[in-house]
Amino acid sequence: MAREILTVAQMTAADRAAVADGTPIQVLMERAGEAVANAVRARYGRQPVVIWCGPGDNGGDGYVAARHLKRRGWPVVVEAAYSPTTEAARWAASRWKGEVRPLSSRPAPGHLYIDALFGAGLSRPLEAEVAELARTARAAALRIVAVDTPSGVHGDTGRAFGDVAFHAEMTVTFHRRKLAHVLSEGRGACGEVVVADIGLGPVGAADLFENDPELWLGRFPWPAFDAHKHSRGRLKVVSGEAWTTGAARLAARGGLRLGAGAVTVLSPPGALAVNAAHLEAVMLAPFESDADLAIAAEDADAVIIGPAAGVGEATARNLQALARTGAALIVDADALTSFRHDLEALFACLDRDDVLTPHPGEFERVFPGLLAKSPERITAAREAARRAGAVVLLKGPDTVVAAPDGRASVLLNGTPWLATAGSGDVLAGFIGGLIAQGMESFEAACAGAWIHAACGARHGPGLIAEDLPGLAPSVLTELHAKR
Ligand SMILES: NC(=O)C1=CN([C@@H]2O[C@H](COP(=O)(O)OP(=O)(O)OC[C@H]3O[C@@H](n4cnc5c(N)ncnc54)[C@H](O)[C@@H]3O)[C@@H](O)[C@H]2O)[C@H](O)CC1
Ligand SMILES: [K+]
Repeated sequence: MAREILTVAQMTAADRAAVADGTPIQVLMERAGEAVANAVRARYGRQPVVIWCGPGDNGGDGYVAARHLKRRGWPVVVEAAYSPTTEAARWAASRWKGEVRPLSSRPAPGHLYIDALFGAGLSRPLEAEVAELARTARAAALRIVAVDTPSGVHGDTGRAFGDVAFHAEMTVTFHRRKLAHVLSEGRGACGEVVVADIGLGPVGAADLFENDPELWLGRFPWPAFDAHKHSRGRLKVVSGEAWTTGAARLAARGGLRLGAGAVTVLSPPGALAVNAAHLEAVMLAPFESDADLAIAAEDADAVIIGPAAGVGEATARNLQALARTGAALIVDADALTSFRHDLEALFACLDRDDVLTPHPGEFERVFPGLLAKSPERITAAREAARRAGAVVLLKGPDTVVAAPDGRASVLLNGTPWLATAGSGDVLAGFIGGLIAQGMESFEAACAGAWIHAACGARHGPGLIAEDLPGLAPSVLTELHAKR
């Protein structure tokens, strides 16, 4: 089952439900604190530890962790920034028999620090003394393990609540990741995220998921034993003019590698010879006008338009013509930009089978101001999918996929090696190749993004877009073994 990503409110509701079901908060706190101690022991050798404890239950977790580390012979000191204000935190503090001293403004380097100051209950910017400590800790690059979230980080956005937040090299959270643990800014503050099970029940209705094979592998379009190329779908890709044909071929090759039965580049007459010189299994067909394009795409299951298609009226008309066919559209790059002066015309072409794959700049052109006014990218992508009535994949280190029905996923395996020209063309091809085989568009976009990142990570340094399609078989082989 795919793992949900929770908001702070959903998490609070989950632990309230557990308490209402008869599990005392102290039991949850004991499990949480022990999980922190275990994660620390699993990652670090025994060494002096200072645990910063806040006023709430986050601090309570800190007192519990202190007790479990001390019991294993670790030298532990608690620095209490505030006295405990919750019943559970007072209970945890009362069971800590070791040293408690005030927060030191000059933390000794060389120690390991556990940040149990604030977690889900952070409700305002860090106050002076703690903010100062956060700045000192950042400047000294102290080694910090954060409890639940690095203090100062807003659990639902990953951004600092005020102008400073702690940065950790490991964050131990409970039950499920929250948005702060998956959005790129929050991931930068959290370091390695460890998710500890503290015995909470299954999550209720949730519609935000970690993008990993659990989410879509069950419906991956593996070929039946009697498959033939036409049963594996027809993908078509619109080529640019003679000097800009590579993007379409990268997409076409990506779609072929992901299993589309027949892939065709649809090419303007002036680029036919250029394309023909580079194609083997990918087929080639000409089109001159948008009407020709609609005819050439008539039998397509999926059509990719955008990669180096050219920005302007012609591409806009081509997309409108394709919208009149029954094919699912993957709309990328130039095809998005071509509508920046008439967004309603773009949305009129789209339906829920279609997928937009903007990077943030293209997103801003098609959904002006939406990113800036949204608390984070997931909300922005969801609102975009609702407005467009189509699946929206918003690229980034934390690629978000959102469907018009509210489902959304965040990619956790993004890799910087993918930041190379043409990478997005291959991604469009991966997604188009899966949709051509009948995979539902939201899941195809999630799967395409995950496979694309897995290919990039597998290759690592020196990756160029041309390498990506050829890296897919080893990733697909592993997925096939897990199916
Ligand atoms: N969810 C679970 O199943 C469990 C969560 N645990 C831990 O509990 C915290 C949440 O605890 P809570 O008491 O709600 O909030 P905090 O401890 O984060 O602190 C809130 C506390 O601090 C005050 N406050 C908020 N912001 C500031 C600020 N900037 N400066 C000063 N004071 C601030 C606020 O008024 C409250 O009094 C969760 O993160 C987990 O770590 C359970 O222990 C285990 C189960
Ligand atoms: K914390």
